[in-house]
Amino acid sequence: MEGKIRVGCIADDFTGASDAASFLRRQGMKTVLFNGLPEEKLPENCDAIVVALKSRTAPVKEAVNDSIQALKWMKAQGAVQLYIKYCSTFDSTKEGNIGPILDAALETFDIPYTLVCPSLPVNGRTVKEGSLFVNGIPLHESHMKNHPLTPMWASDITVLMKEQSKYPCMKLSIQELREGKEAVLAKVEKFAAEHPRFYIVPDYYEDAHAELILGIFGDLSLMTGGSGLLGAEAFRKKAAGEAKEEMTVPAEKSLLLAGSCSKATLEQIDTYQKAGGFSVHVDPLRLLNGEVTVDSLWEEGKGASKVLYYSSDKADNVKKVQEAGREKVAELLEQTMSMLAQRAVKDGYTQVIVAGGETSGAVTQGLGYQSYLIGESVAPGVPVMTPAGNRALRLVLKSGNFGQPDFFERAVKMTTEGKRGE
Ligand SMILES: Nc1ncnc2c1ncn2[C@@H]1O[C@H](COP(=O)(O)OP(=O)(O)OP(=O)(O)O)[C@@H](O)[C@H]1O
Ligand SMILES: O=C(O)[C@@H](O)C(=O)CO
Repeated sequence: MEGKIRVGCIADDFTGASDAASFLRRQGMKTVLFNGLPEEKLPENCDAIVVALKSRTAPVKEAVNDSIQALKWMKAQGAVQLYIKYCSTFDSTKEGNIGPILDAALETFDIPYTLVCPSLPVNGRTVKEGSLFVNGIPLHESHMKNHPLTPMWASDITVLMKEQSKYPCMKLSIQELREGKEAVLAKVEKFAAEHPRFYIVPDYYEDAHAELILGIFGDLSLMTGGSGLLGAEAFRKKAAGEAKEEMTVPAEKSLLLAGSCSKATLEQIDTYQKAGGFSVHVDPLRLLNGEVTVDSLWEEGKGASKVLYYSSDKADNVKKVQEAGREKVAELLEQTMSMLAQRAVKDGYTQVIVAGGETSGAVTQGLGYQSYLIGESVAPGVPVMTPAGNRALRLVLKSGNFGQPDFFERAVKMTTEGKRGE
């Protein structure tokens, strides 16, 4: 395969990017993650690049512009294959941003079709008969129906896409995929005769299904989805070497931040607290009325060698708090977490571990590092990362619903003692 960079991937938020990067790294590719469109030069011998955008909840036009600009930049760097990574729970609204970004990519690169494949079976996200399930529950009946920013209204991907995209979807069942490349491509051609641009939604509910999909569509110049395809065995053939960076540092102080209100994060906080971990509650109402501030929160946790700050709460409480203005509350909490992280790094903390995509985005923006080298994973899709600008720091950024119940403990251990988490 020609070209130096095997895969150029954009992701719609930071943890989505680190998720994709962790799987590329596990395929043996030296992977660098950029926070936003890079201004730096590409490091030597890098096999995969991932650009983290903030396009999941940005205004549609901005999200589309940022995505297309980043994809064009990757192509200009010689990326052989482009990948648009969105959330495995298809986080979007009826306006976008998944549909408009994919439509614009097809148009910009003049591509007739690509895959829409959010599956990530290792984390319980599966697609069957074109519908997305979270641990066996249809997406719109899962916790995602209560998501603070992108509450999901349907599970059928064609229905989800119909609202936000100009182009139709064609479903492919496992039986159809099993008919083999020739038969499948004949069906695709038939569909193409009536639709100049469209999407293919393949079923993918067991790990082995990735091989079927990649066997037929693995060389498309553009693919889109969660990170399930990136982690598949059939993707490994693209790897150029064996990346083996060690990502441990002598134990110093660890800062843990949780802004995610997902079921998994709530359980992880509970497990951490039950094991005696020290934590400080970041109460949005008290922050709003000025009873607590970043300064007072910092003072509360400062002395501890390991402290968890969390605002995470159950859906009913989140709804009540959001009466003060959803965006306003989200912004205030995200900025608070970001400022706590900045203080910690200044104060010599060597581990920063964050739960929640938007929260992680705010934290990384606040820390201001432009690129990260990707190391081993604490859990599937959650790698240890080292900023190019601060080799002593280890960051672990977790998408809301990822990770085992004892995730926080594992992340601290792995970044300080070098234990593998998976
Ligand atoms: N108690 C709370 N009340 C209202 N909003 C909250 C509360 N705690 C956190 N939030 C906000 O909810 C949002 C959670 O989004 P975030 O992306 O961080 O987590 P997530 O959606 O679970 O993760 P992911 O996007 O990776 O699935 C953030 O904007 C956060 O500030
Ligand atoms: O795909 C996922 O589930 C995650 O990488 C993510 O994007 C959640 O923010």
